[in-house]
Amino acid sequence: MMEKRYRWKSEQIRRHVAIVDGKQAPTKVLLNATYLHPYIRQWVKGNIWICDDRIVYVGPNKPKQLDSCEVVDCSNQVLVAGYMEPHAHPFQLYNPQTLAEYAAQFGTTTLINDNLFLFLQLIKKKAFSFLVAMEKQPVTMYWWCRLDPQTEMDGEEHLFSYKNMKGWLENDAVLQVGELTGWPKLLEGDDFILHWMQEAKKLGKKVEGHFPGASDRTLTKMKLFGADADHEAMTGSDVYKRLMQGYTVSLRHSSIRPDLPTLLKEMRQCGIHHYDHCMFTTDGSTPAFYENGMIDEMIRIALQEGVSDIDAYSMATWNVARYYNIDHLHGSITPGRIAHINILEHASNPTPISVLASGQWVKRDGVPVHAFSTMEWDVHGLAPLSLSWDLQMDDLQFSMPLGMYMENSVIIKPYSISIDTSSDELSVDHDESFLMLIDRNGKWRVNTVLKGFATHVQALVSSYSNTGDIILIGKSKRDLLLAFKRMKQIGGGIVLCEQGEVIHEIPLPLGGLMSAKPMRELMEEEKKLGELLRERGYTFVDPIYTLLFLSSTHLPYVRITPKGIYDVMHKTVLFPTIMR
Ligand SMILES: Nc1ncnc2[nH]cnc12
Repeated sequence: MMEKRYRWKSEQIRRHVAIVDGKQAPTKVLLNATYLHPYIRQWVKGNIWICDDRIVYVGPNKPKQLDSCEVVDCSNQVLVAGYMEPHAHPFQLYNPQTLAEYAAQFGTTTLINDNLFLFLQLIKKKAFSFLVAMEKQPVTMYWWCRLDPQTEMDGEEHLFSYKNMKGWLENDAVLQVGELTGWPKLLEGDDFILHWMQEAKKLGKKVEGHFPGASDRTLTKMKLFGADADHEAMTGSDVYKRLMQGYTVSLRHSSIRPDLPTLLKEMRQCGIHHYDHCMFTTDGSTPAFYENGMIDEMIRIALQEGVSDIDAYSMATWNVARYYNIDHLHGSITPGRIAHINILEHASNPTPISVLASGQWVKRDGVPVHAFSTMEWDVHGLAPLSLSWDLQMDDLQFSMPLGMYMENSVIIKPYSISIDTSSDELSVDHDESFLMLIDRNGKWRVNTVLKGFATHVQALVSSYSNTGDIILIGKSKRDLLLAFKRMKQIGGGIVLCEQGEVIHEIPLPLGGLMSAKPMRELMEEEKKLGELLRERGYTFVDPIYTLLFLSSTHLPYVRITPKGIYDVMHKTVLFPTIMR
């Protein structure tokens, strides 16, 4: 059943109209504002009246009634609509709430989010109760619905059942089918995917691709199937190709692909000087990447790269709202919109000095204002991990001919193992480590060797993974047992052990996948983990993404999945899981 909900009730709308008629007072008025008007692409002057969470009037007039109305003089400031992140993965150690709270400090007050973790870990009812709880926060959280789990797992048909998919897609907070990593199956004739793309269209929702390196022909075919946008352009010519085929393009700047400066330079070389069908995304970067901001940082880069201020701000606001058909609520400072407004000292500095989210201050004159309510995680089914089983020395057997070789943080190739894996400890003279993925319910395991991860990591155990199963990487079986024990004790997390001691841990008490700590604290924990791993021979960019993508089959070439070691190109399980 499609939920029928209205953002504003009839009596609220009547009140909004009465305010314009001078019969009632607004709750806030921003006077003498210079603000960006995307309909005429100009900076204009006006007074902005707000009633609770809605902009009710923008123009030359001042309200007649000002009883208990907060009046703010914005004479020397510049106002823009709240920034929008069109493609967030709100679970990269942070959780949707901590990410949203932090993003709001930098003026990003609307996020369109991946449902992957909620979808894989929670029953639909719990996930939806969480979505409703997030709606009560001052930021706006929309979602996208996956059509595949980007890994190989048992019970996929059950999870992606007709009832589940219909429920998700018809949910009002879901704006699109997102990150279509399973498109090769679609090309091969999978009508399940096509059906749900068609349904999305029928419901007026979008379909977002995941098309890295796609040829013109593939892009055309995906357009015919119904794809609307893609965020995988890695060069200016990729952007050009997509625009030429009528795609909306999210320009990405993320922890594993910090591409924006290059993309903008190369777009210019390709003759692109028009940005109406472009938007910005940070694509679920890991916490520390957000140290200096979020979408505001992307606007800053665009300005530095010579993009006009109107285009740079529009890519962060109006273009996103238009693309998702939510421009009646977002993306401009005009009547009827949700009062997400950023107050800037100057158009050249996109990090706001003050932020209104749904008409509430979340930042005022540079100081954070506490406006978010506490989330009751247990109620939504995101309790600490409680494993009823133990890891045994017997599980740590790695007599496997085929290993996985890391080319970078996320690309992994197969290789033949030639080292002796029967000993309890591998030598630090090489970069091969024991690797195991073990079922969070303790039923199965997959053991192999990971080459290229590090030379000196004795034991890294993580309940953070694509599927929520447990990853073990390291040289020492004794330390792996200890790290596992500690991870279990703290209810899930990432634990690093060495010489019989825990040297670092990141507790992830929300289902073993997400931290409950505020972003700033989490960034410190993540940075420390990165430093310790680098000191021990990890040479790539992002260890958190290494963990996440070890089992993600949207990337080449081999993956360790709940079905076994998987050859992505040939779509075959090379070595199946072992039952325990
Ligand atoms: N496909 C993906 N799944 C989860 N997180 C991501 N971050 C970037 N791409 C992602």
